Amino acid sequence: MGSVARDDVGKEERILVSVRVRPLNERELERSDVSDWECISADTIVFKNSLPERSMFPTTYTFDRVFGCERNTRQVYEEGAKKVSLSVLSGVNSSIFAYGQTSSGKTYTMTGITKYSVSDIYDYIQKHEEREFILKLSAMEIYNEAVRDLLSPDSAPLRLLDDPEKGTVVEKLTEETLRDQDHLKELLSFCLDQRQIGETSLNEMSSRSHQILRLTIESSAREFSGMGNLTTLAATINFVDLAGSERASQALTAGSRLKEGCHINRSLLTLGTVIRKLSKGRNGHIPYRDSKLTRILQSSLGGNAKTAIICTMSPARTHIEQSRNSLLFASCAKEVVNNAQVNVVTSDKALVKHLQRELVRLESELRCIVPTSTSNPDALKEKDVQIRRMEKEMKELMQQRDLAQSRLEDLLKALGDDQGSRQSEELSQYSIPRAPNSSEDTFSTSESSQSRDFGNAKFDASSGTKGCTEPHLQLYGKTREEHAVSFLYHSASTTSSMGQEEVSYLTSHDFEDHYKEVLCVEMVEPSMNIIKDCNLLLTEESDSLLSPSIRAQEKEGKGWVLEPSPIPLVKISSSSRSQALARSRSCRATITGTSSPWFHEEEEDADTPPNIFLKDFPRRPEGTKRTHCSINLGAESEKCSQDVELNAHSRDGSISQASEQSSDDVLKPRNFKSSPDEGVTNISNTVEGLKEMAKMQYQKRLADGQDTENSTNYDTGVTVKDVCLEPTLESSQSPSRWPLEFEKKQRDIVELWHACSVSLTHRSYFFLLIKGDPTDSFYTEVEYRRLCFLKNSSSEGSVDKTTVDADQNGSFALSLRNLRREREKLCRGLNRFSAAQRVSLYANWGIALDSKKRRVQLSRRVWTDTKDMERARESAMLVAKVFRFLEPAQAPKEMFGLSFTQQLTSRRSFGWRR
Ligand SMILES: Nc1ncnc2c1ncn2[C@@H]1O[C@H](COP(=O)(O)OP(=O)(O)OP(=O)(O)O)[C@@H](O)[C@H]1O
Repeated sequence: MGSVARDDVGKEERILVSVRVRPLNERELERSDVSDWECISADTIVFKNSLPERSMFPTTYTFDRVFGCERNTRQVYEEGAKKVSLSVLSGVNSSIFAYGQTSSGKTYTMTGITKYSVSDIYDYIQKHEEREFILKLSAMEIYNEAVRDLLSPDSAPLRLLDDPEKGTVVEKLTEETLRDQDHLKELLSFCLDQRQIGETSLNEMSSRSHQILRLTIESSAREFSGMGNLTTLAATINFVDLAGSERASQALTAGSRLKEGCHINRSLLTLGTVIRKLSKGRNGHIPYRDSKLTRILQSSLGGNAKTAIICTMSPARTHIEQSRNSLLFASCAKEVVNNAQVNVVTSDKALVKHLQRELVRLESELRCIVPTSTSNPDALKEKDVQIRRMEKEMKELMQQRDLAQSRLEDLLKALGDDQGSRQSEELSQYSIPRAPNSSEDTFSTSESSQSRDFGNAKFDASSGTKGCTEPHLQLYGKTREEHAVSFLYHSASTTSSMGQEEVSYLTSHDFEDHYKEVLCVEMVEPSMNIIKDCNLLLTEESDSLLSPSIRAQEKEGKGWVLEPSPIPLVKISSSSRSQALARSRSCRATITGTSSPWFHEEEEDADTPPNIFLKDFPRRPEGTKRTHCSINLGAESEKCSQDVELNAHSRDGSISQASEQSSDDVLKPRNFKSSPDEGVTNISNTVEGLKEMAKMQYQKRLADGQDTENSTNYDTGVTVKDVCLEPTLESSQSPSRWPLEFEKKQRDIVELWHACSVSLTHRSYFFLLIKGDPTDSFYTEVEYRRLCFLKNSSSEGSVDKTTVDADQNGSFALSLRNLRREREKLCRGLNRFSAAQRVSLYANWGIALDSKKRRVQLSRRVWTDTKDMERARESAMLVAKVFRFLEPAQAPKEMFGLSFTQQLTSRRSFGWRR
């Protein structure tokens, strides 16, 4: 027991690379081939014969281990694979590859490694009766770039599907639950029979396909089984026997053998490229998608898995080129860093309980923040800090909820027809519209393979265990049943009785029987820049700037068409199928990064087959409630609340309606920078301004002696409002009226942007993000008011001169100047488009192709038509394209600083850091 490898998991870890040299075989001996290689120590192999023509090649190679021909497979396993292999018992994904030239001994080695691993795994299981184990096997081969199920007699090729969270999954892949070791052996021999074997001049029994045997192991403490708080470790191990690289001339292949050889070499080439690129760090595009092999094994290559590679080689001089190639491959592989995590599955009940506890804790912490001496500035400051911390934690909690929400949709889909009745109806109000499946690469829950659903959480390595004991969980922003979290959150925020009611509702359903959460455990914070490799690429969307059809698609509400990184989402992601527990680091990039090339054409790899899946902007489903607290900005609006959510609670945790108050003086923040032209960065100023307004309001109330117990608890003026009310209903009275209202507000805002010379960047971000969801009412309202305020302050001089920055007028001048610069930049940026694209753009924007300075004309037209919303949309898209905005997931509405909705950032490490 002990820790699950705080020592050996939880940090970046290099791939374990060994080289095995087989003895000269009969054919080689017959033709008096000589052995050129010698293992001179446990980790070094040298080229013995210094042929003059070879002098430019290195003669000495060092790896983690080298095995000469006198070493047997047991030794190879013990020293070169065992550690990696058995980590699967600790909930860590692992993979063992055999790589090498044809006839170099890959199958020979891998068969032994699999046998010894399985035997050790069953040994372990026998010795740990306190835990219950479930083992499952799936097996596939990739033959001529087609994936086949080796556990099924049906040889129809299987599709690969991309799941944003689980990565690449093989559709309809059989997964057999194992009864015992004999059953496993039986299945393995069945696989062997199924595998494509052919004779070449180098190997009578040459494997013509890549074989992946995948064993999934789940384990949980028997002590807790049936108690509802079950936590399970779940991980997979892949035994990968690659097809051998070969030279047609040497292998004397022709016809179908030759074709096989081409496919084999091509996928091995991709594997080599992936390894080579990874060995140089994770910068740039990694072409996982260029072959099925690398797609399927992506997480084992620089991702969430421990990996061992055994390179096999023949010592014969005739194979020197191939042997060197293998050694070069091994040398690159040595540099590749993985980041394995412990994958923990928790039952819904356990998850719910945990979340409930967290919510209660947060609530009680909030209650403790009683303003004892509001006149004491130090106390106020301290409370301010406390509140901000609270805000952060609450926000994280809400992020959990939103993530859960997205998971719920999967769940609903899975429940689909079976449980389409009442339960579905009740839950569906929380579901998020899902992107339609568009291609083979689009993940379809209902059709996908037979394994179980998992979610994620974060694992506290310090209390992890070696072997398979229950780890101490630290949930990280992850839950599957959004409604559970949502209910919990609401309930914890309001009344505990309601919470219990909702929890019992949840548990009364049999979700736990069907679904589990894999808590993908992060052992350490990754130190690498997880941002770089994110390849969330807008595919057709780039062209949609030019193409009306894509605009139409956008219009139809399909959202943005994004191409996910070939690298799947990571870390905290909820992975539902067993093998998909792995996450690659670059996906985390997708999540947390700030430099993801949303429209970054340059990073697209033309060779990589596109894999499009449709993804909506993060949206809150209609009808879901949002928990929020608010700042009262004043009583200007009759129908829309002016609440700015700051995620604070009243000190007694109760709902308290912000008192309406005359706002004139509230709208006079001392430091409110009203310059509208500073683009997105200025938004934080705006928000600061809004907070400042609230603060002033509060201070005024203090001065007026109006500070009542119920009205506020926060020195920055947060007036605690109903933490459970649906903001939309509150702000717009009726949800049905909201779309119309939004449309009108949007038009007004577009006019005001123009009038206030607001930055193009800001306009575009706002326009693209705020699309009229019910929860957007806040953003819309605040933006509208902000702009009105700016407009008034500039044109009418209505703002109190003592409270507005002295350089107000200067600010507006600056706005204009900056706007001009932005247009110039836009004009330059249009160079990014190809000539053909530009022509299409000009045509679309009504610019004569024979006119002069067309780019200047275009840049001047962008965001000038304030009446035509379609034009506004095109403007936004064009700016987004040229300025390379963040992709939507990374450009949450919170960028407007108001924190109304949760950033659907990622499956990554936001969470419950205490
Ligand atoms: N270390 C070894 N000791 C003894 N014999 C070996 C060793 N490695 C391989 N062989 C023998 O060499 C032959 C080829 O091995 P194997 O089929 O494993 O090669 P391979 O790399 O998988 O080839 P291919 O890529 O063509 O499938 C087999 O007959 C095998 O028994």
